[in-house]
Amino acid sequence: MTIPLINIIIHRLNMRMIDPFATSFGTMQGKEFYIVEVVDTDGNHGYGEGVAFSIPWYTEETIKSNLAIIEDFLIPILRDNAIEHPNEVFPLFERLRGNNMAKAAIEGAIWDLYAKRQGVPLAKALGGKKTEIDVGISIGIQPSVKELLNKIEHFLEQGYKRIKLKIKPGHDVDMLHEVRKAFPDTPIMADANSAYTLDDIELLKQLDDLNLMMIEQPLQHHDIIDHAKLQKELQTPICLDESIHSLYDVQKAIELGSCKIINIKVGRVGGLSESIKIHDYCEDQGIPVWCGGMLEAGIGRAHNVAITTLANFILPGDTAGSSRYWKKDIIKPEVVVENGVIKVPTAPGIGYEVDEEALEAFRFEKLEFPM
Ligand SMILES: O=C(O)CCC(=O)C1=CC=C[C@@H](O)[C@@H]1C(=O)O
Ligand SMILES: [Mg+2]
Repeated sequence: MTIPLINIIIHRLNMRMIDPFATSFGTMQGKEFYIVEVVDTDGNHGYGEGVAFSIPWYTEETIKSNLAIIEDFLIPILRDNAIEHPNEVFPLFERLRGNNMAKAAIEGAIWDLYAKRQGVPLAKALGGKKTEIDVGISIGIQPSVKELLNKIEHFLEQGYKRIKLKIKPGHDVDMLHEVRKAFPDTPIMADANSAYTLDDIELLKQLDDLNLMMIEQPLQHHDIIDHAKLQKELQTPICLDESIHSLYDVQKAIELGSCKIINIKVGRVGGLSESIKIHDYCEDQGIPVWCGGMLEAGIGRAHNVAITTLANFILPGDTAGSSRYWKKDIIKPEVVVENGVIKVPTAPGIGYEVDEEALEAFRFEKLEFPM
């Protein structure tokens, strides 16, 4: 049966973060983003979260580029094509190159709506079986090692199952040795956000002494060739983040031996359907995956929780609790982490209610697109 879309609403929001988040490419103090709400003729509402940043420093997409693509191309495609299942959305969008985060925001809202229409949790609609998921936390670059050690301690006390640390030239091997000394048994990984080149190979080899779970995206943001050369020289598994935009990229990276682990970010790969395909392919190839984060508010977090219930999301992801970044989130209840796990909600769709009051409080613009 066709999903009878009647309206698409875009809520543009601005939320302040509790703590700034610093990486090798820049520092975020707050987050502007958008929520896509799709409404059907039966009065059901599905929600997706746009994960593009306002500056194109992680990928080339931005909030404004997303909004233009959604309005000019994606919504007209949905007006022209009836959809019965959310798996049909990405193929319809595929004739447009790139812009995966814009596509994923719309597709995610349609997945939520579909699951609600079926009366099943989104996790189940995606094929997930876990009832709770293990989570880790990503810690930005801190002003001093002392502050970093305190932060790690604080998050370990909250139960997080692995710590991801941001590295960049000048803030890598020595810092990681200090952390390892203070936390000899903690699962730790490092994320470079493409801050190195193959010229740094001798330095990167020193990471092998640190017993890291993995090093994430050490080299150029589109590369899989140099990563393959580096992986041959390293014992530490390489995990690809920025280089992966599609199942095709994953297939080529695995074929070349560019990595041993894949970070799936739903927005980066164009949505939940493509995420499932990547998950399934990696499972067949014996490559573990985990779910990356984009400092999401509650709706994006809920989507990440749902996809992480698939079996090959073996490693703890970056989906921390709502309180990691937000004093108040836009969902009820908020995402809560206890003993390093999030309980997967059982209500239909994303399983969390949108907090209309909070949504309105953070909203600075509302755009409506009748279908
Ligand atoms: O969602 C989070 O908690 C943060 C995840 C995180 O580490 C990142 C989000 C977005 C861009 C990068 O800075 C970084 C990453 O590369 O994974
Ligand atoms: Mg990363």
